[in-house]
Amino acid sequence: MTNIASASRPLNRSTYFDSHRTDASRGIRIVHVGLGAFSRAHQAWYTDVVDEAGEWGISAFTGRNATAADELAPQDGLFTLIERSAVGDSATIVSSIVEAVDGARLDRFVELLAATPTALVTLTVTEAGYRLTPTGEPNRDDAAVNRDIDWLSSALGHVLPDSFEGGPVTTLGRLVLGLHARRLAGSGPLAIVPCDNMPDNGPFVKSGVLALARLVNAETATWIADNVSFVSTSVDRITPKTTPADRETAATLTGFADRAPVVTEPFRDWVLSGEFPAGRPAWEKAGARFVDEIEPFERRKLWLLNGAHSLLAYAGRLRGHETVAAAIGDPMCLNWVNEYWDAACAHLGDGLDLDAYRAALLDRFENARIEHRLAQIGMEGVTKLRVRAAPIILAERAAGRTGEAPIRAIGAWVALVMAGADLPDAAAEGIAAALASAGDVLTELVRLIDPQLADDASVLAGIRSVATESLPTPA
Ligand SMILES: NC(=O)c1ccc[n+]([C@@H]2O[C@H](COP(=O)([O-])OP(=O)(O)OC[C@H]3O[C@@H](n4cnc5c(N)ncnc54)[C@H](O)[C@@H]3O)[C@@H](O)[C@H]2O)c1
Ligand SMILES: O=P(O)(O)OC[C@@H](O)[C@@H](O)[C@H](O)[C@H](O)CO
Repeated sequence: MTNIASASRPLNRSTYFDSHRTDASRGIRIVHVGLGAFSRAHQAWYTDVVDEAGEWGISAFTGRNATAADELAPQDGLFTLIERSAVGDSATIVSSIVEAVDGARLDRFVELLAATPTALVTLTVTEAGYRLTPTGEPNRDDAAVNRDIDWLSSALGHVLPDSFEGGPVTTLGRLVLGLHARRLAGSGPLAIVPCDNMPDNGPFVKSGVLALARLVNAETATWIADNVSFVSTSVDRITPKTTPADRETAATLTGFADRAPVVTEPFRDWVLSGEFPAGRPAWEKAGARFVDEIEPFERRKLWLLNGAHSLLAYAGRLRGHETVAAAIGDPMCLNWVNEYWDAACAHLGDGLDLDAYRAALLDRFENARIEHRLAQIGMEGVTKLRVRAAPIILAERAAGRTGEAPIRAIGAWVALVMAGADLPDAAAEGIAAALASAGDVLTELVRLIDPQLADDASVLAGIRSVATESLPTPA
């Protein structure tokens, strides 16, 4: 294997474009927040493929810390995308990100949101990163949300503040600040495009942004309601966390030393619904679909792919597995996944080609060359199970059935939580309070996911039976 330090050239615009093609020097028209692996394998790739005229450069901001910007800035935003199929790897260098910026750089963020050419803000900050309640309100139990509300309430006026010192740290707080600046600059409408795995993500984020804006500046809230389009999306491309070995693979495939390559599967899908008042790249040329009614696609993906992922993340982990491919290779887990899919499919409606979708999903899960770790998928269980498992259980109960298959996912999560497994979660305080409850701990844990489930004695009995019969593995 190539040693990247000694045998590869540095990766940046001058080394890459000298040897490959002319740099289109794209102007920035897209601001992205949440510079993680997925956004690079998905939105950055789609934009790169279709932007032949070099009109749609991306300024990508990190979400929580500067690491991704520190890695990508010396590479001028370039990175290697390794497509990993069951039989081999291929690599492309993606150049649509023209600057990678620390999310704390509010000056740059505000400047770009206020700039007329900026037409889109795309987001991949994780489901929990929106810091919203299940009904789409800013979570006032979250200290960072309250801090941002205080700062924005005092800072947003008829002119922009002189300094952003102590300014917002949350994604929606930063967005409201940027949109306020855009209103003051008179730069016109734009679209916000959340690309996280949440149902109805456009209206959900709209509700959170508007609620936050109303708390801090009524005129900006009205301007947002009139000028900002919130697009709903269903996004799909399995993209695990990058490993040190992936850097070696990138160097071997391209000859460039890339500090931050991304590995992804060949499959990709993007369904979008909503208006783009300031234009957009022709993503459909790379296969994106623009639809009027997104819900069926969204639910199919969230319930079948993400639901099965969460089931494997907890029940598979209890069986001692570490990756999706290992878990789906276990006949017991495979059977649980099929039962889960049967339950979900009963509520997904017609015309979605569910048999073919399930077969393709199995192939994707079985791709053992994609090392998708169950520990990564298992993070943020409260928010994820709320949208991936709870709706199927409720639909099954309404149809007069027990909901045993999706109940298994929550039961396995409860077993792991009660065994003290390492499961990072933004709801950690709520989980700790539930574990310390003088009442029934299991009921309180389930209540965090969905109060309706905690009020159903049959569901609780099902979850209890899974949780107590499971043999928790060590954390
Ligand atoms: N990885 C995938 O296969 C995949 C596929 C489809 C959709 N997604 C969506 O993309 C999201 C990100 O996935 P990823 O693989 O890029 O993860 P990642 O860990 O590589 O990146 C996550 C990004 O979100 C930011 N972030 C995390 N928590 C945050 C918070 N509380 N506030 C603000 N920013 C925060 C991080 O700083 C980082 O920029 C997922 O949560 C999911 O909703 C991922
Ligand atoms: O990315 P998360 O953390 O929301 O969920 C983990 C996986 O289920 C998810 O990343 C899938 O791999 C992805 O949604 C496939 O498109």
